[in-house]
Amino acid sequence: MPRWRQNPKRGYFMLDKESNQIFSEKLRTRFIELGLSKQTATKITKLITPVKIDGNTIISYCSDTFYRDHIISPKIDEIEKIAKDCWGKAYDFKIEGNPIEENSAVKTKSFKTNKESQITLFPDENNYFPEKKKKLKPKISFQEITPVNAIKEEEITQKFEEKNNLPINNEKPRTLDATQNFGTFIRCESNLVAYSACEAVAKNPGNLSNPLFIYGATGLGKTHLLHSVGNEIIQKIPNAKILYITSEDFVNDVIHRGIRVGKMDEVRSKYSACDVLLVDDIQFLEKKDACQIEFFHTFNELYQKRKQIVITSDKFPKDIPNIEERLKSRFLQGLLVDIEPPGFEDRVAIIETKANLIGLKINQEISFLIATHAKTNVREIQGLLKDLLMNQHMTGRSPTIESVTTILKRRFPTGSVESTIDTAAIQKVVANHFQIKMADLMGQSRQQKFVIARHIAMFLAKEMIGLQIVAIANAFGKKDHTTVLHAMSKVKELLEKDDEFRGNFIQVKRKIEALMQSN
Ligand SMILES: Nc1ncnc2c1ncn2[C@@H]1O[C@H](COP(=O)(O)OP(=O)(O)OP(=O)(O)O)[C@@H](O)[C@H]1O
Repeated sequence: MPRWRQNPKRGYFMLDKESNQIFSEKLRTRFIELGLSKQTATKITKLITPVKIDGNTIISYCSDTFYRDHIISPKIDEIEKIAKDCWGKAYDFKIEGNPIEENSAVKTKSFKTNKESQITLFPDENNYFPEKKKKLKPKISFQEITPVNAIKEEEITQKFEEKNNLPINNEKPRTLDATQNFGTFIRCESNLVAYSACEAVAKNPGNLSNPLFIYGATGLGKTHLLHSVGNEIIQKIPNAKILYITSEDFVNDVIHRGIRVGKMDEVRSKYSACDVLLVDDIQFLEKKDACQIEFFHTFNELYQKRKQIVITSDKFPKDIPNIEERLKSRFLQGLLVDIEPPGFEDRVAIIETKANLIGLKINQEISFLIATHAKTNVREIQGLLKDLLMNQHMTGRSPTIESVTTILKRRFPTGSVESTIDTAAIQKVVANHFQIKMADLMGQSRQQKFVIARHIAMFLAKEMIGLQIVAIANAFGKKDHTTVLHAMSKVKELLEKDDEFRGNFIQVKRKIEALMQSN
């Protein structure tokens, strides 16, 4: 049973520290098992610390509406299961906004003018508040969905640069890539938080999370999500002015057109007139002091006008070197979401979906083999599938284990193809996890603990390294492969209905994945 004590100031009952710690730790572990990154799991756990109990309902306050509505609410069932697990009784779990913060927000709001409180999604140019006395008239047209105008403008700049003997900025303005949209983005646990954040921002730009800062290693889909936000908004609001740039484009604009050509006003107008600014790879602003100052002002202006800003980076804001602190703190004030490298199951899903899209015929054994080796990012997976497709065209045959292994060896020449884990490694991890001897795992005993461990090991040998049923039977010293088939169906059945079994299964799988990553 949870222990509660009365909060003398607020009058309601609070969970005591120890009960809270146990509950939080279990929650965090469960969220990690469900595939959330450690950082996100910790954040969510903190956000939903229970604050009071009302009959059978445990209530927590979470003022972050994005996390509350999109990440935590869909997991209420899991949270209630953990509560039951902790305290042996079924509780309802309810997440409410923090009344204290909401009250103060109401108070703060009441100081604002009527005009401010009527702010709409994309205020019309004349409605900007409150600093918008002098209306900026952009002399240039947006590239948004009218690239023709943008190219004309580019030609004019180029002529000017030629005439004045200045280095020419040949960069063409960027356009949104219509193929990179939410529909073509493969959702998996490792990118779910970032995906949901982008979807929420695209539904309600400028109002929910500003700026939205997406960070993560290369090739994991940050740019894809950025385009998806732009494409989604343009679908709903066709005249929205969406500017998609990389931070290098910004540097080019400021240095070439602003400083060299002396048209800084135009550069400022271009940025201040947009409704949505999508900036890719902000880390390339490092060490460019003048550009950082300019970006700081652009950011502030757009932010004050409640224009949506979405930024991507390969690092968490605080870890980007040589970027002004005040810029970092602006980035930190919004919603920060990370994308992690996909886990084994996610990689299999990505491989199968992408292969299907390009007309590459691969069976599950091949997708498991690829997923075992292409571990770092989606770009790497795409490259590999393109190689296989080329091979399929040239030979007229679908990929086989042998042809895929050859291509894998070419792409991963460091010998990692051979050094991947085998059934023995899986057996060892399973035996360690259940704290049983290898002999018991491999033996004939029908003791439940041994049988469960054996079934899991067999199942994972198939799922994670794509071993054939007969090969698994051999590896476990079984003459009859129907034992393996029975293990497969038993595991599937227990995964559906037995929480403890599922917990053990997920933990073992994570341990094997970690081993694969380290190989
Ligand atoms: N979840 C996904 N679903 C579908 N395609 C994806 C996914 N993640 C990445 N991709 C694809 O992988 C490729 C690389 O992704 P993207 O360019 O968005 O990565 P990035 O994180 O921006 O990398 P970088 O930091 O190097 O710019 C793109 O072709 C993208 O469409």
